[in-house]
Amino acid sequence: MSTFKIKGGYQLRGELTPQGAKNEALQVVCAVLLTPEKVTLHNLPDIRDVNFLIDLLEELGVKVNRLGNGTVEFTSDEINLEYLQSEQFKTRAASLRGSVMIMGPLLSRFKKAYMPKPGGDKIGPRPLDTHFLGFSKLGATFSYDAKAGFYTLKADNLEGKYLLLDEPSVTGTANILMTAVMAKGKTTIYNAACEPYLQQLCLMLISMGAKITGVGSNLLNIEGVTELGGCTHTLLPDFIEIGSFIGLAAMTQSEITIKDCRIDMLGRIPETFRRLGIQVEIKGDNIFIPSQTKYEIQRMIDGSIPTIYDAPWPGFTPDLLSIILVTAIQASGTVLIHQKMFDSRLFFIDRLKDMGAQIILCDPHRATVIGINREYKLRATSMSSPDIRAGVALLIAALSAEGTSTISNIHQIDRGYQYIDKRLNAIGANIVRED
Ligand SMILES: CC(=O)N[C@H]1[C@@H](OP(=O)(O)OP(=O)(O)OC[C@H]2O[C@@H](n3ccc(=O)[nH]c3=O)[C@H](O)[C@@H]2O)O[C@H](CO)[C@@H](O)[C@@H]1O
Ligand SMILES: C=C(OP(=O)(O)O)C(=O)O
Repeated sequence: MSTFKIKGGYQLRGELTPQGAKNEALQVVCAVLLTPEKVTLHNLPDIRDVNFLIDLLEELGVKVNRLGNGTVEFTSDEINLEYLQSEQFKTRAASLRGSVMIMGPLLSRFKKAYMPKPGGDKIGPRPLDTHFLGFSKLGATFSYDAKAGFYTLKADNLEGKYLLLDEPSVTGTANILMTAVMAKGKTTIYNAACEPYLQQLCLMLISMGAKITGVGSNLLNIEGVTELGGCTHTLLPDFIEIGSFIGLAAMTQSEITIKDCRIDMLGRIPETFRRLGIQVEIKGDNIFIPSQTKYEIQRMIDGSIPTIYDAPWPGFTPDLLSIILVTAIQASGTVLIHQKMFDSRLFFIDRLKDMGAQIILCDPHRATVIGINREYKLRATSMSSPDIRAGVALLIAALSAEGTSTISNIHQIDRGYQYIDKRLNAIGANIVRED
């Protein structure tokens, strides 16, 4: 199992360019199944989850042409649906969350789909009910073999309907949208998720010939078409990585310029880091974080302790709460972090407490961070990465700590961050990967 050995305490200085967005990549790679024509994707991140998904598509019969530098061509003109019954498929699909989004395109184009229970971060229950309720409303029938943990979907006729989703699930909305684009007639999806990932998926589908209005809102209207064609699509920079770099810069007193951020798509992210007192300077499309000795958590207008919590977009993304939490450790002041969506995403804070952080876990969803205001540095320790974002939060803690820390299970970090050790070492970090 690979580990990172991190010698902490260095200030970093330089430029970082964010990778293409992981969660958008998982959506748009699945969308290539909607057409037999060629689809070219630019700015795909070279990360474990995305590469696993591309391998899965290749095994399914998709012709994949990796042109380098994040550009990949896909042609889905000879799909082997029998692969979906194989053990190889079950193992592959069960290794990541994003694989669930092949169901919508398969149903749409081939009228059937199969899926084992997907993998992804173990951060609490991750129900798929929104997906299946949506498929059913559009005319599909499904069965679930609880013993094998395997879903089977069939649909002779898919017909547009009015859908009010039980929750604005990100992957659920993507799946239902990709089913509806070729269903007969009009579909309305209300309470749709509207993260930039979905906005981008909508734009890609429109460029393939889909008829969608309401992009960017929680009310999508889709007029079904009979077929979709090829397209070229460029992914957004990964805003979770951008947020991670802001937190990293603040914790390590580093001066970092984050290049080409698509500021217009960052929602509340810059403002939420500013709430911790961090200077986040927007310079054109770059973000400049100056080296800051101190940063002070902004209280509420009445002087009370602020709460930072997650919510569906345009609320603050749950995927950055672990980063906000670790960044608050060296702030002055107190903040309550409330992770509303996931049941077990905060337990990694025990490791931060071992390092000297002042944090009280109030319950599985809430933690109070009492900033130590650089009175002392965190102590190095050995830890294991439980999920992608906690893994990077631990990496940030280790980079700010005195001494050499070890993080094992770093394939969790590799699922979502491209060559993170090399990129940070290039601006002054000291991270050694041991395989
Ligand atoms: C591959 C991918 O794209 N993964 C992302 C996607 O996962 P994913 O699409 O799996 O997450 P969902 O949006 O379905 O929901 C995540 C969790 O939040 C709960 N929930 C959701 C909406 C809501 O209003 N209230 C609520 O409590 C759900 O019950 C579920 O437990 O979206 C999550 C939420 O942004 C992100 O953390 C994941 O990184
Ligand atoms: C939770 C995440 O990923 P996944 O849904 O792929 O497990 C994430 O990207 O933070």
